[in-house]
This record gives sequence, structure tokens and C-alpha cells, in this order.
Amino acid sequence: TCTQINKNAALHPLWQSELSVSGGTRQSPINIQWRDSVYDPHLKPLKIHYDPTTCLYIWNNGYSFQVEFDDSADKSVIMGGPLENHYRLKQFHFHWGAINEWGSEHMVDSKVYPAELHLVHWNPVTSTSFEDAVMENNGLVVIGVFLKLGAHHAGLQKLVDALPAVRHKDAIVEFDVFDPSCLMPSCPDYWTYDGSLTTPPLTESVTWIIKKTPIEVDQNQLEEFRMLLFTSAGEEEKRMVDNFRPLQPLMNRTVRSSFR
Ligand SMILES: NS(=O)(=O)c1cccc(F)c1
Ligand SMILES: [Zn+2]
Repeated sequence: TCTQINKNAALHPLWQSELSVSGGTRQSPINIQWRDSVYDPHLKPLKIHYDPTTCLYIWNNGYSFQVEFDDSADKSVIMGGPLENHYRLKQFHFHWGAINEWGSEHMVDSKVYPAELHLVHWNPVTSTSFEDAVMENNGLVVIGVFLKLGAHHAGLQKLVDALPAVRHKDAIVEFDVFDPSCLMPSCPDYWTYDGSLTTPPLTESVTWIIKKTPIEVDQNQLEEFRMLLFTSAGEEEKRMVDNFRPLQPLMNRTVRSSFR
């Protein structure tokens, strides 16, 4: 069952510290109850300007595959939405399940998706580096996009084609021009709430922006994610699946929506 898997996910070495993060009041991910979210008319449209030439490389960090960007200038930035200033794109990565029945970190009315994309940005106005921003209140903004099973996603395929080259933990391959805007749904609607990183250090420094509408990817593309490995070359192979954190308590938080 889903809870059983969640427990397994929580016991994965990565999240062993999971059980020890006490005192957290704004942990992620959460289940977004649509009817409890509050429409906020002051929320602006999210503005996204990614420069495809800032894309650097793709690598397997042992719990996901991650695409890193050159964040030494304000070239790939987001602004607007709930944000007071602009934030720089640092990296994006995914979370997914062993089968299509689960895999996302956030849920909407307890509906779970087979995978979830996270685009990670940091605040260059209040921090001098991504590493600093990780420790800053509202130092980070992560845009979450749900993936659902459906049509082939041509933009994603360029990423999928690079995955065999980063099958093992710590593998890295140059990944040149890529515009992650192609992974964004066209619908502007989103929810936003204050939360945390969903992997260690689990710091409570994230303004989450969760897109309401999923993007569609096909079965073959999801299966390519599941062929990655948690393990390094030479170790006994462990498939990289179920790399999501279990739901965390909402506690004293309100989820705002940009749409009625
Ligand atoms: N999964 S996540 O909360 O987006 C995340 C985890 C760790 C580091 C980071 F920059 C983002
Ligand atoms: Zn993530």
C-alpha cells in the first residue's frame, strides 16, 4: 500500500535522519487540500526567464539526477508570483516511484502523481551563494511540477537520452543548451506555501510554488528514470526508485492559491 511504501521511503538511508528532524514547524512535502487553500488576489503571475546557455551538466547525486546551471549572474531567473525579488536558477531534479501509482512528493487532495520536478532557485539579494541561501529563511524558491502518464514529452526526451550516461551515483556528463521552461505547463495557476527542503539538510528555507497542472510524459520516459541507480559503479546495483519523502504535517500553515 502507499503508506507501506512511504515508510520504506522514509527508512531509505537518505532519510534516516528523517526520524530525527524534531521541532520542524514548516516541513515539506505536504498534501495540498484544494478546498482549504486560500485564493490570494495579491499573488502576481510568475515570471520565468531561463537562458538555455546557462545549462552546465547533468549528474547522478545518489538520490536523483540533477541538471546544474551557471548561477554566477542573473541570467536564469524567476520573479513575480509571491516573490519580493528575483531568484536565480541553480538546479533542477526529479522524484519518482517504482510504479506509476506513486512517486510525487506533494499530493493534491491525496492524489499522488508518478513523478515530480523541482526547479531550485536562490535569493541573490539576501544571500551570496546557494549554499548560504539554503540556511536563510526564504533563501530558496522551489517550483514543483507534477508529471502524469500520458503523451510523449519531446522536451524531456533530451534529458532522458542523457540518463544512461549517468546511471551510477556520482556519474556526470556535460549537458549543453537546455531550456527548462519547456518542462513548465502552460497553465499559470499555482499554490504557494512556506516549507523546507525534502532531503537533508531539510532546512526550512523554501518558498514552495506548486503548479496546479501536471505535464504529460510517456511510460518509456518514466521507465528510463527507473533505470538509474542509487549505487556507484562496482557496488551491488540498487535501482533509483521511490526517492520521495513522506508527507509532513501542515501544522500552522495556510496554502495560498493564485487562482479562484
Ligand atoms: N527536493 S528539494 O526540496 O527540492 C531540495 C533538496 C535538497 C537541496 C535542494 F536544493 C532542493
Ligand atoms: Zn526535490
